[in-house]
Amino acid sequence: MASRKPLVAGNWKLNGSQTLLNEMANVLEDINSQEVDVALFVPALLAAEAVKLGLQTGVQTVSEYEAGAYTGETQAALAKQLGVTYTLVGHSERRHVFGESDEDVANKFAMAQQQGLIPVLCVGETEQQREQGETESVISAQIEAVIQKLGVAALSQSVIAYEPVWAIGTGKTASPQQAQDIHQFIRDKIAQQDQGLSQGLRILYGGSVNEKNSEELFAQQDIDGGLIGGASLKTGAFVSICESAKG
Ligand SMILES: O=C[C@H](O)COP(=O)(O)O
Repeated sequence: MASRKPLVAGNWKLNGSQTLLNEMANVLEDINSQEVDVALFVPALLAAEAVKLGLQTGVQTVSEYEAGAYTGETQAALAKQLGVTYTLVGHSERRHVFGESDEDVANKFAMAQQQGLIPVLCVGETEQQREQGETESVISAQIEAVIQKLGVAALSQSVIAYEPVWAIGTGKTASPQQAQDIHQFIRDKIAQQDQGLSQGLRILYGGSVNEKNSEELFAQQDIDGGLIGGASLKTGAFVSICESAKG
């Protein structure tokens, strides 16, 4: 895993509760260490409470707008004020269910950084795109949209999460080698523009990660932790996954 510190991030999506948050805070109390960062991307309504409980906290999306008449949006500046550290941008459910384009995602990435949040840029191909041999071009375009807008240096204050859409919530995990191949592709692509930045960039894998497959995935050279959906709602499974990212 080179010298990059792994990050294991739970994405609760539209799930979880105050009770689960309290339980999770208890079991995660001693996990964050020199060896692994652990963060929870909770529903925005739980973010302030998660921060109070001492958790490294993320929100699941932010508005691309700074402020104004945008009913229902999550404001990056307010998240930062509450003590939130990260936000996801471009999660596949935002792209495919809510129709966010690469340009929308780049705008959200920019707003997150402008307000002092660390964006976790999610990229990944659909099953059809993989079958048609488009995996690399799709991921390139998703990353390039951010680079075109902000320059490659912006990636140094970010995290990338590779999540093949066909592996999300399906139980169909990418094999460690399949995942490693794409992580290496992403790192090499960024290295063409900034070698040092690419070596320090954390690239997470997401898609049906569980306590049984996490160790082998995280052992891959270019996989620096995971973005965990379903398994982050179970305290025992999530703790095991976090432990498996350590050294
Ligand atoms: O953000 C997390 C991913 O969408 C993965 O979800 P999953 O672990 O339930 O497949």
